[in-house]
Amino acid sequence: MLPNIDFTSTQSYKYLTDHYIDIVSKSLKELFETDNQRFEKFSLQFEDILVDYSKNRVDEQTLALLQQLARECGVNKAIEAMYSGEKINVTEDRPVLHIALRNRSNTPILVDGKDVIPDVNRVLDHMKEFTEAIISGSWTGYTGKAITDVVNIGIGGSDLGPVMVTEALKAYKNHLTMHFVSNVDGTHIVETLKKVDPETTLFLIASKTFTTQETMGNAHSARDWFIKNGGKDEDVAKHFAALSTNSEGVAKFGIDTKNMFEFWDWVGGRYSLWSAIGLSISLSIGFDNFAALLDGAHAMDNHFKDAPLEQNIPAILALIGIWHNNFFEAETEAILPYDQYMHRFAAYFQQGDMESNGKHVDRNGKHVDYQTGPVIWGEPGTNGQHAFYQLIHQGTKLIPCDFIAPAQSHNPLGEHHNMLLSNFFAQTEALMNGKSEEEVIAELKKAGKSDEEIKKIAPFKIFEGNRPTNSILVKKITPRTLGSLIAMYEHKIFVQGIIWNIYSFDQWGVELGKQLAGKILPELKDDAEVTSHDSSTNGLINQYKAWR
Ligand SMILES: O=P(O)(O)OC[C@H]1O[C@@](O)(CO)[C@@H](O)[C@@H]1O
Repeated sequence: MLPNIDFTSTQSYKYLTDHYIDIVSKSLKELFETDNQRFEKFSLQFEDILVDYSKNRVDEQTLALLQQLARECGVNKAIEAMYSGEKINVTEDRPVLHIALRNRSNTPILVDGKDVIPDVNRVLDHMKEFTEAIISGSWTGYTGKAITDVVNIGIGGSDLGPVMVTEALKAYKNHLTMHFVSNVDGTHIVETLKKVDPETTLFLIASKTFTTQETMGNAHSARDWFIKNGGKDEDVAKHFAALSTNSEGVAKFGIDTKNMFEFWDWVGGRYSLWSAIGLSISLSIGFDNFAALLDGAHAMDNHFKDAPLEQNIPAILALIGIWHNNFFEAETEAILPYDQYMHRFAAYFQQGDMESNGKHVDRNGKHVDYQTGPVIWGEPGTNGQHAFYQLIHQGTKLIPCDFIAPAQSHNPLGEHHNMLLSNFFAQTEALMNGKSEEEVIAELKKAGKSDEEIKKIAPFKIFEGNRPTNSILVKKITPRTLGSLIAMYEHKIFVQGIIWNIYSFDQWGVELGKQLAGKILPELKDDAEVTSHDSSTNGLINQYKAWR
């Protein structure tokens, strides 16, 4: 069973509250000026990943109290519960075992008394065999041609992970052209089908439940297009595969279950890229690179399981996040990868974090009286600097940021990488130190501004600084390091959910919208006036009908 502690009633929470009053009197600049060992004390290296958390408003006492908070909330016990296959997804009565998907050591993990690892490896073998057949061209379409394009049709966890990883590892991709269709907006599939040839296209219908409206809608449209453009029912088997837990739904759709890559209900959608849902990744970069991704995640899983809290990177990131969220009242966190290939990394963790910890009821079913999951957002650097960094630097909101950058570029070109990294280093330094009024005035004087001009403009050029950041420097974004990075964030999310005493692995909050859409859809079939809703919804629906 998961622990069930109200963290706000723990002793460490009370001490943290007192310590907060003490530490906020010190700026980050002062913390660095009074301790020239901060980098050494507050950074950790995991293989080729350096995590520098020294530019946060923490000292040794803060971290000790936060680690004590983790202990009082039973984090270590919760880790054991997850890794041992306990049904910690209580409201869905399921284990949470994305770690089993990448359990490269093959240590047995039991669900209902049965070791799941042989099944995991069976599916991986099937993925490997299929990947090699498609990439080699030995698998041909209904006119005998090799596959050139792969269209992954899925949404949420059946899309975001494959998109993020295939983009982040584009440097490893082969000749296959990958396409991802997720939105039920007809534009998404129409624009994609314009680019592909039915004779050489493979469709992957990716859906854990094989019931999601958007995915099934797009899947049927893809199949209709295939038949309309030369394919026959008997050819579907050569051009459609399914990634799902629902073999009945797959068969009903008309996909040969021989072309089904299964996974299990103990895999959460937002944690499923390591499963059959990752088939598009394997096709894009080859199975060996997909396996390296799994290896990297597994290495981080072992670190998370074995490292003491003081050296446990996911736990430390989680605790610093709680410090900002629950003591400094920061409501969002920005993930800023200084790597164009990583442009979908923040979007991926919008689902990963917000669908896990965007909860307002604790594990007793009671409404919480504290903040839980933050809003996650972000864009690659240096683009963000020309879009929203104004607010991060000079706004009234505190926005803790994770800066991520590779030391080595996959595309070394002249001074580009040094320019990119100079910005990566400069931004966290600027956010920490800011620029004082004295510095501003001195600069303006040096620029020859009059006292009157200085008096007018100086206030707008002051930077408070004291804005917290983590810097994550990766030697190179490879399948292994990316796997470790993703797992690091997954475990951060887990630790935060344990401390907030919420269930992080269900997602009941996505149901109501779907339910109401199911009620409205039939009302849109004809032109009759709709009066069954509130005046706004009725008004909007009726105007839509008038205009369409
Ligand atoms: O993979 P599927 O079953 O089609 O679900 C897709 C997505 O829909 C959800 O919103 C759940 O309904 C996400 O949790 C999930 O990743």
